[in-house]
Amino acid sequence: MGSQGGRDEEEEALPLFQRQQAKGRVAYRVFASTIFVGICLIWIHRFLYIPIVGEGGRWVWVGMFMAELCFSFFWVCTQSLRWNLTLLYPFKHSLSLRYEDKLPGIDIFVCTADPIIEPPTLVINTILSAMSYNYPSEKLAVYLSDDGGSDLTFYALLEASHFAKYWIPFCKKNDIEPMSPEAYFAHNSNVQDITYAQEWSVVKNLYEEMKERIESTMERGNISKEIRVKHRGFSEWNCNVTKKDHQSIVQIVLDGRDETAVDNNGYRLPTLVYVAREKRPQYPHHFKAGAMNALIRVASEISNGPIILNLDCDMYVNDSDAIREALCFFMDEEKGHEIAYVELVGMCGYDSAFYLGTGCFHRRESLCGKNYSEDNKLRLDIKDAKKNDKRTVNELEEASKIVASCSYEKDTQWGKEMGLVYGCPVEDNITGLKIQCRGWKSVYYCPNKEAFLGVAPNTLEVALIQHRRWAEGFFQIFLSKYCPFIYGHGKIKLGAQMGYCANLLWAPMSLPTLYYVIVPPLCLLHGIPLFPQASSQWFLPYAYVFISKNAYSIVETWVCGGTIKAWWNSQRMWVIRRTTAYFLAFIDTAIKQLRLSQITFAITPKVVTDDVLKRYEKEVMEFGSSTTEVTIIATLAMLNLLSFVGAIMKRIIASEIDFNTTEMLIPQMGIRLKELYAVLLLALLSSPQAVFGIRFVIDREECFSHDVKYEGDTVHVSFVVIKADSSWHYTNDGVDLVVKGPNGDQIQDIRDKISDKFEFMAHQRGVHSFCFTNKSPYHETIDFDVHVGHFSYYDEHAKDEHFKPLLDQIWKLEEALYNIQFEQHWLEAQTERQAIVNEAMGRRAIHKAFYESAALIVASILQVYLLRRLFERKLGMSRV
Ligand SMILES: O=c1ccn([C@@H]2O[C@H](COP(=O)(O)OP(=O)(O)O[C@H]3O[C@H](CO)[C@@H](O)[C@H](O)[C@H]3O)[C@@H](O)[C@H]2O)c(=O)[nH]1
Ligand SMILES: [Mn+2]
Repeated sequence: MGSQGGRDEEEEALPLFQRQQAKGRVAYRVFASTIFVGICLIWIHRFLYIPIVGEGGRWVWVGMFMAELCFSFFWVCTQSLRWNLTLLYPFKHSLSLRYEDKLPGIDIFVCTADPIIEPPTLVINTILSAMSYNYPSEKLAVYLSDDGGSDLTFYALLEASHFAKYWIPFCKKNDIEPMSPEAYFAHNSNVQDITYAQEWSVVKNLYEEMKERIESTMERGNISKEIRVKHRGFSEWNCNVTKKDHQSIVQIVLDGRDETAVDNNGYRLPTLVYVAREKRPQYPHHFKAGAMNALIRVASEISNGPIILNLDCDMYVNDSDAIREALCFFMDEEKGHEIAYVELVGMCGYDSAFYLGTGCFHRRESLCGKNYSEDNKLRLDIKDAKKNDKRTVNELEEASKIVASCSYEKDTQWGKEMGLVYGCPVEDNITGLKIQCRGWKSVYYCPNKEAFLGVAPNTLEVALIQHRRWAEGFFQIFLSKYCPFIYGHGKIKLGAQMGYCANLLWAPMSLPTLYYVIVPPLCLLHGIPLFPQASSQWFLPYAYVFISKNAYSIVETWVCGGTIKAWWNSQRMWVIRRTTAYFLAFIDTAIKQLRLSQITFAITPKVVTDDVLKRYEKEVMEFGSSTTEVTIIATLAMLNLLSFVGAIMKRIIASEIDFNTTEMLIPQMGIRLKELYAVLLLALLSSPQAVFGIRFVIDREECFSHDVKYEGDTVHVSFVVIKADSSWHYTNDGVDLVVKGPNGDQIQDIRDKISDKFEFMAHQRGVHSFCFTNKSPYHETIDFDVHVGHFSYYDEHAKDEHFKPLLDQIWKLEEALYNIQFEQHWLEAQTERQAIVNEAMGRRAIHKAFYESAALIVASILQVYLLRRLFERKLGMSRV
């Protein structure tokens, strides 16, 4: 007995969770510092090398400098998330040992807003998963807030309350995870274990039948008489209940206090409550924040659990122990009393986690606006708060209806200092910030197994809409009095303030990003240098920052279990989001801010309309705005592609020896930069003489001469007879061509051809002659081309063993390129001949324009199609 007591005492002394610095923190700090040095060098380079007044590209350069300053500031902000990485380890066994019979009550809030957009089957899956936690059922209370005020949702909840009697014991007995029946049966279609195979199929059938009933009711669109009479709750829908105009409806579907409310195994059931807060057109309802605040008050009447978990209806519980793990933080004797909320995703540092709206455990008192204070070391209210409540279900419902009414919040602090904050599209983030600034701490805990899973947007459109709303809300916060640098100054750590800003600045960061994706390609096309040459030492910081930052993010993705492809996709999404959703959010916010400054402080109706549209006319809205977004993406992609191709073509054709602008392509190749630079420069220097092309009219005979400067050069020749004198008199007569060398020796003799193309090697340097003879009675127009391929550097320095193989390759490449160019000219001439034969000149011009634009459109469509395909791929159930 004695030793037992001793062990208990020892156990008592251990904390419920442990905090540990992430491994490699020092290494990361060193690494991040080197990047910072690189960034500083880039600034210095930008500053020292600003083109002087009058020189081209001065303002473009200054713009690059500004964009890079923004990126740098943002990068510094994001460092706060990694600089101080701390990992948390909860000890749920210690929690059981110490507190199993004194566990606090947990209130779980599930929000839904519309039975069409958020189908009742989805909602009840969330509800059922929340009811099946590995936690004493009589201490769980699940509340459904139905902002749609729909009897269809209420009906589904009733069905769920019956099915729960089978589902909960099935989950608990067999350790079923995830606890959403839909997700579970979807992923476990074939059960091997014979012991529970029978039970499995019974439960599955019950689920399918229930789903079928709910879905057929949904199709009918109303509740049949037979169903109506089964529950008194339906009487609430007797009078005129519409989504935006109805009294408060509170129905306790399962009463956890009732000892006769048991599941199929005779165990108590959790409390289950349906809440539709009162809605009247003349009262703003404040969306989810309003719903949450009504729930906080209703729950305080019924179960009053000291811990609140909020789940959106598009999520479900994946880890049945998540409540226990969260409680380890709240109930730790040493530190627990400081913690306001526990977020189950993300990384920790600076005692601060962002409240992300869903999947977050809150301490009721901090959510209700209570300040943290060291001296009233509030422990969790461990005794059952509602044990002595002898009110009947009816009385509880009536009391709840009063606190869920529209007028209840009038002249109170709800939405300001109490509950979730009103007036911001990201109510969660700002609420979290306010709680932290009242002195509370918050933690991120990222369990190995995801605590919740959900339906994340699985199309580009929806993802961009969501990010646009977030980015707009974030930027609003940044511009308001709640800007973390001001509001949080002296209240939360600087690292936490910076961490907040890494999110809040999404929208404005779209501007430097757009600058960076638009201006450099244009400069590349126009040959304006923006980056140092690879041979310059200034090139190093650019290359280092670029390579090391990307390498790090690949490693980070990999460590977190992602693939290279996932990383690559996230990079693409990053650009897409920043140039579309965030940019549009920036514009939206700017417009709103300007209006706000005139109308004083009020929620502009625009906010309401916007959100109402988003929620209720989702399809239409999404299609409309996504088109804008896809157009932006396609335009940017085309701009980049065309500039890139254009610049390369220009360089090859014009053989300009201006190497600066191609520099920016090199880091991507990332190998032997200096060498590559030298070799490419050689390639450009060693361009052959320009193509000699001429179009002439021939009567009888016409001769040309061309000087070949080096022995052994290859001479390329082509000609096409474009047209006879009169287009109505078209003949198939060809021409003769005789080529002679400097000594008069015949090199080529071509007879009666309308077009030809050949090459020969000059055995002697000197003037070669090309003589055409026209034997037809008409004048003919001939397109004639000659070019000589020669590589001067190759001759002189061919001994340089190091370059030789590379030069060989380049020579071949050049040759191929010239052949293509040559071919093109020839083809053009051919086409022209054909065109003249068939059509009048005007028609042809139209056709040409038509083909050109068709090609452009096809390219754009392809681009859009590829982008869409990438995102339309169903991601299925993944983290929200
Ligand atoms: O008038 C409303 C509008 C929405 N909701 C609910 O709010 C939740 C979130 O809406 P959703 O459309 O899923 O938005 P998300 O972008 O996925 O939500 C994220 O971002 C929101 C802030 O923009 C947070 O409120 C959410 O908790 C967070 O999950 C859903 O359960 C809705 O049913 C209401 O209860 N009433
Ligand atoms: Mn959602």
